[in-house]
Amino acid sequence: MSNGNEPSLGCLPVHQSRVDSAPAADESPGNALKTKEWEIGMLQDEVAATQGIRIRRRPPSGPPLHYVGPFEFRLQNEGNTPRNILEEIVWNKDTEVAQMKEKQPLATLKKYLDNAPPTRDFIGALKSAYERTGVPGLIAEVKKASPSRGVIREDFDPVEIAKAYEKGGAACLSVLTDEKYFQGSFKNLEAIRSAGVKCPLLCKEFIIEAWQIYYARVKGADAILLIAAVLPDLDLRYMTKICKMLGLAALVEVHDECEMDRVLGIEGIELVGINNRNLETFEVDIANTKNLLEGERGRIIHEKGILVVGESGLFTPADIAYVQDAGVKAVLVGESIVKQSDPAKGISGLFGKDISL
Ligand SMILES: O=P(O)(O)OC[C@@H](O)[C@@H](O)c1c[nH]c2ccccc12
Repeated sequence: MSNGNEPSLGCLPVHQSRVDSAPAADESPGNALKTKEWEIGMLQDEVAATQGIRIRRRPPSGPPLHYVGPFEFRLQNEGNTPRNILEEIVWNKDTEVAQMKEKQPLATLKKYLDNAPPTRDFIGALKSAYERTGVPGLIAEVKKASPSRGVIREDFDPVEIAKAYEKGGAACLSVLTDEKYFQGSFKNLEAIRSAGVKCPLLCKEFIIEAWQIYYARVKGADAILLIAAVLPDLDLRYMTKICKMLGLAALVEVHDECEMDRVLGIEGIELVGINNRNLETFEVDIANTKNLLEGERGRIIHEKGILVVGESGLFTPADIAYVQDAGVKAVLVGESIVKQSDPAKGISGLFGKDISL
């Protein structure tokens, strides 16, 4: 580690690399704010790293060009290249959210909230589906494409798919809203909500800022996703509180033991998703759900009354039975049902029976 005086091997002090290329420092208030935001981002990454979070919130070597902090170093080799797809998505989201926020600041969103229709009970819908059918409650995902699979469904009509899912017995729906990597949109979410679909809706987004939670609520979400691989404990605590305040459910997603243990240490989390897909490598293994529910962890989850959702890579009735045996009472499924010409039939195929009755 560098003490700030000696650059460590492979590093260049930022001000040194800037000397030849940077324009004169811009002292305007707007730029000062951007610099401050960048500094806070760097601190967030440091805190996150102590919690085992590998995803960095922002490019490490990219302070605004006018930045003149003496102790910052630009990594020569790593530069501004994200280390994996999740990191790339998060870096892109950071820029996207900054632009969206400029158009609709929080104060504006809060005004819309006064007229927003009430939220529907996401967790309640999953529990009653489980009780009614004896199989895990289904969160059916309206998903056109993904970075790992490319386009999953060409003739994609989100409202039609949502209605077919509801008819097929889905308890809740998940609507991808990320445009760049999943070809989703908030328009889809709004359209499904206003088409009169009664299933509660999960806004499937990469949330890195509280502003996005308000935005999701305004656009008709009943639940949002919080990814533990991206969000440090403090964010998870703060964001789950905001959700409660707004009447939204928070699905907190984990992929490994470390993330599960962090989440189990946070009060007030009621819904945990175990993603069988590693968002850094795309590897899928449904045994992940089983592994994370074994032993002490399973006991704590039971004690706390947390509802667990098995996520990703579920294709057959045997897959559903496997995660149900492991202890999940809900599943989140996209690919296997969205690619069927009739997604309602896709659902009965997935469960090996009609769950709409
Ligand atoms: O299409 P699948 O393999 O059935 O997976 C659905 C869902 O679990 C997956 O889309 C997902 C789980 N967590 C995410 C986080 C972001 C984007 C997508 C996801």
